[in-house]
Amino acid sequence: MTLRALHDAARRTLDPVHFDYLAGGTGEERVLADNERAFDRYLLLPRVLCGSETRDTAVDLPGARRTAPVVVAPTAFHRLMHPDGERAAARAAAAEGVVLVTGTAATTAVDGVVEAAREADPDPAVWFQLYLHPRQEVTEALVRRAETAGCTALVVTVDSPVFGRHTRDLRNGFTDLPPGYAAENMRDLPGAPPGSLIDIPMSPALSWRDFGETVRMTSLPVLVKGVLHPADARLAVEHGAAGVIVSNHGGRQCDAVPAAVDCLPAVVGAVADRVPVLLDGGVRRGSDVAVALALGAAAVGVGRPVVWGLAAGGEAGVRAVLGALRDEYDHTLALCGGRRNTDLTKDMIVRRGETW
Ligand SMILES: Cc1cc2nc3c(=O)[nH]c(=O)nc-3n(C[C@H](O)[C@H](O)[C@H](O)COP(=O)(O)O)c2cc1C
Ligand SMILES: CCCCC(=O)C(=O)O
Repeated sequence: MTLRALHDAARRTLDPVHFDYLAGGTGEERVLADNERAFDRYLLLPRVLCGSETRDTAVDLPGARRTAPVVVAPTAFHRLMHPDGERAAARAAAAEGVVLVTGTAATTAVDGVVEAAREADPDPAVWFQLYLHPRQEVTEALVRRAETAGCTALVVTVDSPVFGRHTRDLRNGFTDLPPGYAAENMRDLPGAPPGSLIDIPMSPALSWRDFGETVRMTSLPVLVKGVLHPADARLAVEHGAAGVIVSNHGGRQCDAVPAAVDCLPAVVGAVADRVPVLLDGGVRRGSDVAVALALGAAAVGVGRPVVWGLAAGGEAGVRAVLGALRDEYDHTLALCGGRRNTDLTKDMIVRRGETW
């Protein structure tokens, strides 16, 4: 099955309101479209007669050596997409040997997600994505929950000082979860109400100081997700970030920002000598992975395609997506004369129409 076939199957399977939540973006969805389109503007300039029979696509990420430079980006509410929800995604990612990022807005509590990952791999890499709570004791309770469950890193999302205005959700009136579903990690937190969508607070008053306090409250590596400006990447590292994820939240926050991949080179220039830089947004093919790595990313995150797989076929569907991306990436690496990820370098990138 191609990714396109899985997308179409997900659309047929899902309640149209839930499909819109998955597929949509903010504003006129310009950034959503541009994330994918931007990859068409980067071309690979292969090297020849320097490859090998087998490739090593393994990557070292904070708290994890994994078999492919692909990470399952955090996406909320998996049980709306498939009855097996986050557990199916976790088993699939662990079986494929890649990092899964679960998070604050999961419809399965983090200990259940890690438990499912362990069914496929006794030593999985599950990271926990956190929206910093304006009350530090709530953030701390979430951090302890992730640590106790066995997560190996935290990811703090910093591009959401306020909720994104998702155009399709506003049109559909999708502003809370249906009965029977909740953001399970938000349950029973100090002073917090029982969790549902609107109970995940976001605050524009949060600062790097709050981020630094989060780093200090744990011994886990903490990555920052949602950086576009190179100055913020530097600040992240100065405040203890173990990695920076270049992301515009899949076009779901501000509809006037650049495509994620267009922001990658400047962030790589600012901090990649100190911490790994990851990218998410618009990755749909193995060659997109190769372009991001050649531009200096250590790995890429994949959001919507994983959920297409989940909706269309549960665990097997997610494995199909991750397997296809890995296989296409390995094939592209071979076509570029590479043996390992680091053989893809910036001199192997040209902009469409600008070849010398
Ligand atoms: C349905 C959906 C839910 C998401 N939920 C979260 C979330 O809870 N936390 C977060 O940091 N990012 C969230 N994101 C953003 C993704 O982590 C990622 O940045 C984005 O999907 C990447 O773009 P892509 O879908 O083109 O791969 C979500 C994205 C989608 C599509
Ligand atoms: C509070 C849930 C936020 C989920 C999210 O980040 C998204 O839909 O993009």
